[in-house]
Amino acid sequence: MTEMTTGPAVGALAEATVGIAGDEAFVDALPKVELHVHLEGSMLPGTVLALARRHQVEDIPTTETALADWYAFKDFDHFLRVYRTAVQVLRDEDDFALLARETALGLAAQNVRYAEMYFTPFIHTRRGIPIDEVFAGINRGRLEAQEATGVEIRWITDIPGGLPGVDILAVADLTVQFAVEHGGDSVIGLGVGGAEVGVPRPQFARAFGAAREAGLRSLPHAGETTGPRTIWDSIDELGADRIGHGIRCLDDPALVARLRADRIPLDVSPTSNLRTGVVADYPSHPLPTLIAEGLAVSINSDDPPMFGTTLRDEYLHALRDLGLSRAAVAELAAAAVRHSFLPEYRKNVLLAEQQAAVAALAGGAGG
Ligand SMILES: O=c1[nH]cnc2c1ncn2[C@@H]1O[C@H](CO)[C@@H](O)[C@H]1O
Repeated sequence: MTEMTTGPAVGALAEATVGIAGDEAFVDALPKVELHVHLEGSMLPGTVLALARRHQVEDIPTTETALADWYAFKDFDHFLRVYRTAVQVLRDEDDFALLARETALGLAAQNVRYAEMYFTPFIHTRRGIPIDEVFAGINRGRLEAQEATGVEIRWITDIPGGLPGVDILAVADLTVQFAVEHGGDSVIGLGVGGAEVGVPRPQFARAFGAAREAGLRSLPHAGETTGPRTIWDSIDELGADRIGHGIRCLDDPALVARLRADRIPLDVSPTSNLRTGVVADYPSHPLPTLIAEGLAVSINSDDPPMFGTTLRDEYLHALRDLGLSRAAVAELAAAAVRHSFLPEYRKNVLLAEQQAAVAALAGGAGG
């Protein structure tokens, strides 16, 4: 992975803001990058309700309160079942455009400048929605938001692990084909998500090999709900450029050493881990340990409205609930830039903007 040094560390500057600026002002001032967020998991409650009504979709709550209750997940599998039900409100190109536009604008409002966003083509095409309509919608919404605010989104097409009654290898090939034949420059990577239990990663070697040959990055989920084996396989068999979650690497010191030596980043999503029940509470979240181990980590929102969070909230939780210093949190924000697939010159511009923003906060309010 590419690691760069540019100018003075943003961390030292960040410490100088303590006592001058509040946590919210600090987080809002940081220009941010989001590396792990799902488009379908980003539907705003009002949008879920409105689309369900418009298309008369059954099995979806009809009030915001009922929707919030519906999002109280018993465990990870329960979360996936709700997720697969919720996506049924997305029916046509305009729905996808609305979702992409709202999601991108919501990120822009949090001072997020760039996001690499998962979406799962097959969970829509299997319902009879043509892939062209899906891509036309999400790219229209994406570009409208970019024109309005400058926020940039790139897609990661995702293979849905654990869908009942499907030939997962055929779905994997199809997902690569969708990305290559329909996604154009808007798609930067291939992922695999959903269930990890019972979905061994080596079977996807062919699909990820084809994706990498086509210039796509390898961005599998691994080590969220299963242990080190899934992460090892994602590295060795799928050529992972980053690991989605990966928190269970801590079960295996040799794997931690490998991730550190090869600088393979982990996209960590603390609130997601709590809400799907894979971590008990913030004090037991492994993020501080991952940092102490010298691993390349960033923080991310995953499925923000479903988990009652935002990227901004994740940064605030890191400060308040995970006990990280402002220096450490500023470093997480810089890490997200470095772990992204933006061109180097764009990374340098964003890293410089982060430093300038923190310096302005430290100097401005003090002087
Ligand atoms: O937090 C998550 N972990 C793993 N998979 C997820 C998560 N959020 C959404 N998905 C999605 O679940 C789909 C299922 O049909 C996946 O493919 C993936 O995009």
